[in-house]
Amino acid sequence: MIHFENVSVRFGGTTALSEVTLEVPAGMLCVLVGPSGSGKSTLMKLVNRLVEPSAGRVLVRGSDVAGQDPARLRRSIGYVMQSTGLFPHRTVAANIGTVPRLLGWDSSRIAARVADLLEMVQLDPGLAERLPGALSGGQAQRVGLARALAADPDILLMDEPFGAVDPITRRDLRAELRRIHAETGKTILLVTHDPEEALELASQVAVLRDGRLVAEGPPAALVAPDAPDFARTLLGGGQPGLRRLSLLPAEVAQDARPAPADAPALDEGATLADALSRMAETGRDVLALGQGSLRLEAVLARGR
Ligand SMILES: Nc1ncnc2c1ncn2[C@@H]1O[C@H](COP(=O)(O)OP(=O)(O)OP(=O)(O)O)[C@@H](O)[C@H]1O
Repeated sequence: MIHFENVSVRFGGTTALSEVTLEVPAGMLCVLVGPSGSGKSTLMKLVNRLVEPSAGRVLVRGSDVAGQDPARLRRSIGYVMQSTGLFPHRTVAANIGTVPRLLGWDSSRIAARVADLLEMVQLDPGLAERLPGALSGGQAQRVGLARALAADPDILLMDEPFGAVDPITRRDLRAELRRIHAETGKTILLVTHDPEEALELASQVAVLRDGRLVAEGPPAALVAPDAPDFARTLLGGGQPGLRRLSLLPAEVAQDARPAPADAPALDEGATLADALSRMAETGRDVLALGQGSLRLEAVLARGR
């Protein structure tokens, strides 16, 4: 869906990106993570031509963006910024309706879409006529997300979308984004410098360092012992083994043998880290999991 082919970007004497090649397949939630100045935002802005490559090509939906009209390209791609970028003198409803209006939708279609989107991002319909200045940070981010989704783009770019909100709101917004991604199947490219956020949200993680792509793959693979050191240290947060267990569903280590009748049961949807925690709490090394069991040695084997 998005293909960076050997892309380099130079700004005067600064090299922001060096020979990055990355394929983001349709339906992925690809998180770009890396230290400040590593080139994450620059890589994202190549997709909607806010930045042009100095070398290499960027293909979106199979065609080189260099040959595409920037305005039309941008209308076809949702964009969520850290600062929200909401128009301060326009109501929430008018902000959300920006792209549909540019596309010439009639007012009743826009109004219906705004109502649907407020529901999708779980905002009270009563907020529609407010100005952005009268919203909380979390509400403003939800409006920003609704605006980006308005014309139902198949690609969404999100640059540090949850950077400016408190930790609890951040957690809620992440959960919302996961739900929306699962429901809509959109291809999402999201920038963060928060490794925990990267692991929690991503189906694909791309790790940047000094303008180079140093690792790419599914979250659990990038905290595995054979992952490149830089990625494992950055994403592992000092506990790569536990982080890995927290990314794997308990079922991957399920044993067909039944558990003893008095074994504590593990809830559906639990991860291997949840299982380890339950074992530590109860002092038991076998848990009941569905019709079978989960054994400590099988859990530990998956952390490696
Ligand atoms: N428009 C620009 N002009 C000049 N240099 C730029 C420009 N945009 C980015 N850079 C430089 O390119 C490098 C990469 O910047 P970029 O914003 O992509 O990094 P980042 O990983 O997104 O950082 P952060 O997490 O701090 O936002 C930095 O050295 C930055 O100073």
